[in-house]
Amino acid sequence: MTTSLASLQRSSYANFRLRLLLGFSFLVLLLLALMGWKIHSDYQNDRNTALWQTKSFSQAMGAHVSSQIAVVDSALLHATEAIAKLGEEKTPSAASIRGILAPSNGAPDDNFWMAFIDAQGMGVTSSTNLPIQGISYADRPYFVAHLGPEERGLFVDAPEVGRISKRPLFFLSRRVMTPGGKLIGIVVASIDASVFARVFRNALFQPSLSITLIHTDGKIIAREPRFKESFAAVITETEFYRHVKISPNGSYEHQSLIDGQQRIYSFQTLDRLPLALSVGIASEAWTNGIEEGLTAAAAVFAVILAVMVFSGRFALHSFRRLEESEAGQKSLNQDLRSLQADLTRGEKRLRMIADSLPALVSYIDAEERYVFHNSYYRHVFGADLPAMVGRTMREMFGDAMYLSIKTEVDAALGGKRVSFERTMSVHGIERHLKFQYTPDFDAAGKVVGFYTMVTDISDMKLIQARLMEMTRIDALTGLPNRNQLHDRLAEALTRARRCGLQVGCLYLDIDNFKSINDTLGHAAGDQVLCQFGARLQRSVREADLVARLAGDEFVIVLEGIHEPDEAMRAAEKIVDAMGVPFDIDGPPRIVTTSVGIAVSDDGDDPDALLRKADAALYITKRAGKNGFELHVPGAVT
Ligand SMILES: Nc1nc2c(ncn2[C@@H]2O[C@H](COP(=O)(O)OP(=O)(O)OP(=O)(O)O)[C@@H](O)[C@H]2O)c(=O)[nH]1
Repeated sequence: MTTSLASLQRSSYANFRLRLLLGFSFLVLLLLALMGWKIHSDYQNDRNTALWQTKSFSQAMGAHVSSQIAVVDSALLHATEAIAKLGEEKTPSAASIRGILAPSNGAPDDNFWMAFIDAQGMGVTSSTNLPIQGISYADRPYFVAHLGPEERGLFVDAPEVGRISKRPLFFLSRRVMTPGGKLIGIVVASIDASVFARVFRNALFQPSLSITLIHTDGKIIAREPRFKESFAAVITETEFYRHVKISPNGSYEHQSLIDGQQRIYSFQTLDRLPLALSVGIASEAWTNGIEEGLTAAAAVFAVILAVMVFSGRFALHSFRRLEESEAGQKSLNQDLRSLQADLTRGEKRLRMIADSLPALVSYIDAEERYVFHNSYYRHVFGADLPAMVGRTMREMFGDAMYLSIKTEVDAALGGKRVSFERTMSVHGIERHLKFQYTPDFDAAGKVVGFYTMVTDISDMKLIQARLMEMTRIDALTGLPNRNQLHDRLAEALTRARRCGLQVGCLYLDIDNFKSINDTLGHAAGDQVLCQFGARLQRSVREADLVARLAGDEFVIVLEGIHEPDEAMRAAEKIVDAMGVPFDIDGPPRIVTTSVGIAVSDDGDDPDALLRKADAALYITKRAGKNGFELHVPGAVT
């Protein structure tokens, strides 16, 4: 039973723990899913924002570059048209071309400068003081590109370091033709790429940004940051280049070959130009918020997890304590039920025992009210007895009876064990009752009531009296025995002294009684003894006492005699009474007796008087029996 209870508790605890674990796991998963969704959504938002920023930024930068190129191209167009006009009549002079390339009314632009190269590829003049005259540029792409039969318009060349200026340059060129279609030469504009780089640098509103302008042939024109390192770098192996080759604009994520940073890029090719521009923003810049969010979420998650673990442990602990307490309570209830059952059984047993006792058993509280009583009360006092429980002893049995036992009740309530006897009238019959009161103490030693047991000892008293009587009667003859003789002789002596009279004591012994026994048998001897006693009683007055001392010895007490003669006359009468044969089994038999007589003196006690009578008997026997002698004081016996 205990084992199954324990296993039930264990399984209940394990179930609770499992459910708690499942619940917490579900919550954790839900929390993780929510956090994942939030992070993903933040990531997407931030990524989209970054993309939008780079796209907008690349459009703005592209517009700027296009406008710069347009400015340079417009200067080129102006120069080619002007030189072409000069060439309508004759070969234009270097001075006149220089006047076109570097007009006196316009300050030379440091961002780009122009040069004129003749149809053979020889430098003629420039807008600056660079000594290009006589230098061959015939191998330069920006020259070679215009040698074909078709008009190419604006040619944009790949970047390279200027041969003379040593500056990072890229070139725009247009050819100059005579109206008749003959090539006069080309005008080339050298643009300092650092001009773009400067603009880019100023536009970088945060360090993680990068702006790159490339030539679609695969070289970097300008890039910030790291303009110098990256200028004219070949990028044909980069993502940027691959994307540019596929699409005029777009986005991609890539690790930069220049500075090694992971970025998200937006790019676009510039309208009708072999140029493309990309703006990148480092991933760490736009994922910062996400990382912070992630850190915050991780912290919140850790706190929630800690709270869950703590509360889970607390819940488990509380559950276990609750279970233990419930189990304890169950066991306590069980014990209590078992105790109650024991108590009920005990009470029932006690009630049965108490009811089966032939005695009045009750419990009375300190206010003398009956708390418990057995059924014997109804047996003794009858079915009419009113309900006792709750009533006082006085109410139940009246003032007279209560007052007769009040001293003992007080003693019991005072903590004493009391035992006493009373004779009371029950249903008009005198009954002898024995009361026993046993006080009941509480834990503090205070008397809270007492147990009573009242036994009807009337019968016992009767038996006692009879027994008492039996000890004073001779069983064979029915005459008083030695005990009674002794008491009654003492009483007689007392009375005699009071009345100034004397007590006569006759001590008798059957003559030759042994021979009766021996010849006729013991039963006949008994018959003789009985008839002898009866004959003695008939021979004396009713007030006189005839007693059998032992064997064949008898004593007669004569009360109220005035002189010894009275005793002697009684003795004589007795001796004479023996003259009639005894009627016993067998032939009738003459039985004689010897008598010793003593008369009391004032100082005599029973023993003394008996001794004197016995002494006189002795004399009678010696004298021949069948007679009597009076004890004479001082006589030799
Ligand atoms: N049948 C019978 N015999 C008894 C009883 N008590 C005593 N005796 C006998 O009585 C006899 C008494 O004898 P004694 O008084 O000593 O002698 P005795 O024969 O009477 O002789 P004397 O007294 O000298 O005459 C004994 O033999 C006893 O055994 C009794 O209750 N019944």
